[in-house]
Amino acid sequence: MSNYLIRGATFPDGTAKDLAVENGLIVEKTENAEVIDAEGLRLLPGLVDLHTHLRQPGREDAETIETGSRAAALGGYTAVCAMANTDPVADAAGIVEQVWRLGREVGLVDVQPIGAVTLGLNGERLAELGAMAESAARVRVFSDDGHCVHDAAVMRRALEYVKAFDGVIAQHAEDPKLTVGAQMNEGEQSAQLGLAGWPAVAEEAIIARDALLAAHVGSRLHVCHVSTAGSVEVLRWAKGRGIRVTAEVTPHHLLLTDELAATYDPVYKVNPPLRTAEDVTALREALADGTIDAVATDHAPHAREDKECEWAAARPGMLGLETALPIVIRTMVETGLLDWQGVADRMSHAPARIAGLTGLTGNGRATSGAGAHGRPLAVGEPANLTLVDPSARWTVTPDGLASISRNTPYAGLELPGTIVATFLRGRPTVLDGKAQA
Ligand SMILES: NC(=O)N[C@@H](CC(=O)O)C(=O)O
Repeated sequence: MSNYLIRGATFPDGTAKDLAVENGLIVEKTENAEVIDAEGLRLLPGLVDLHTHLRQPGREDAETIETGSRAAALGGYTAVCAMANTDPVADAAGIVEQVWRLGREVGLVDVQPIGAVTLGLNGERLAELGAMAESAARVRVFSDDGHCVHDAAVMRRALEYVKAFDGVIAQHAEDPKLTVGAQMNEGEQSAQLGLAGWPAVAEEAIIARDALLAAHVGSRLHVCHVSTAGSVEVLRWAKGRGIRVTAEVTPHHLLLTDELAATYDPVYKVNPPLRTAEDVTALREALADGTIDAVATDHAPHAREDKECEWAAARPGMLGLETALPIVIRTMVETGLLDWQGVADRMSHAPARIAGLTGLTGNGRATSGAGAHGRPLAVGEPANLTLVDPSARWTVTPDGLASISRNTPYAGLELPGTIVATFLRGRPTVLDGKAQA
C-alpha cells in the first residue's frame, strides 16, 4: 500500500497543513510518499450516507452494489447505509450478510446494510432484528423506508427491541391513510395542477407520535428525509424535551420546490415530495442550527421505464450520491448558513454516529468488525478522507454520472465543488476526480 502526503490542504477548521497517510492510517510523517498538492483544496473526513438505495438484490438493471459504490466514492463517500427495500427485502441475516459481503468485494466504500423493521416491509410482523444485529453485517439501523411503520404497536415493539444492541429505528414518516393516491405536495401547486396531494401533516403526525413512543420506551428514533417546516417544529419540540431523536434532510429538499411538478417531468417525482420555498428555508435553518442532524442522499436510482413515462405511473425517487456535496455547498456554504466544520459534522461525524459506524460503542469502547467512519482528522485515526475543490464548477450531465440510472433532477445545472480524491482506509478510491476501480 502506498504512502501519501497530502500537502497544504485546508482542514475543516480553516487551517492549512499537510496530512500524511501510511498503512491506512493518518500518521505524523511518512517517507517515500506520493505527494498530492492540495493547496486551495478542502479536506473533509470521508462522507457517510445514512440513506442509499443500491437496488441489489432485485433491480440490478437500475443500480448494483458496484455501480452505486462507485457513484458514492465519486461523491466523496467512504461509507453508505444500504436501504432494505430490495427484492428480496433485507429482513433476515442471510440477506444483510450478502449485501455486506458484496460491498466488501467491490471495496470502493463500506456498504453498511440497513435491516427491515418488518418482514417483507409489510408493517405487521417484526423482522429478525436480533439475528441481523448479531450477523457479520452487524446491523444497527432498521428501516422499512419506502413504507412507514404505521402501526403504533409494531413501532413501539421495534423501538423496544433495538435497545438491547443500541440500535435505531429509521422511520419513513408518512401516514399512509393520508397519502392514498398522492402524487405531489398538497398545496397551491397541486390544486392548480389537479394532482392528488401529499399533505405535510402526514409526515408531521408520525414524527410526533414516534418521538412520544421513543420517549415512552427510552429508545432511539431517527427520522428519514424530513421535508416540511412543521416537521422541523416537531423535532425542535422533541429535542427540547430530551427525546433521543435524530433527523436527516436530503440535498433535493434543500434546493428544489414543488413548482417543478408543473413540468410534469417525473424526474421531479420523489417521496416525500418536493415542498414549498418556505419549507426549503426552514429545512436549511434546521440543518444549520442542528435541529436536523445530518444530510442523507436518499439516492434512489430507477430504470428508464420507471421514470420515462406518465407522472402518475412513474416511481418516486432521484439520484443523489454524486451531487450531494455540491448541493450542500451551494445551499448551505455559499449562503453562509454552514461553515466547513458544519459540513464535516452533518455529512460525516453525525451520520456515522447515528449509524453506529464511529467504531465506538455508546459507552465509548471500541467495537470490533465495523470500519470506523466520521472520526476526527487526527494522527492514529483511519485515513478515510475526501478532498474537495470548492472553487471548481461543473455542469451535471446524466451520462456523466457513474450510476446505471439517469434520473438526476440536476441535468444541465452548474454546481460548485468537485471531488478531487477519496481515500478509504488510506487507499485512494478516487484520484484526480476518477474512480480507481
Ligand atoms: N425516496 C423515494 O422517492 N423512493 C424510494 C423509496 C420511497 O421512499 O418511496 C425508492 O426506493 O425509490
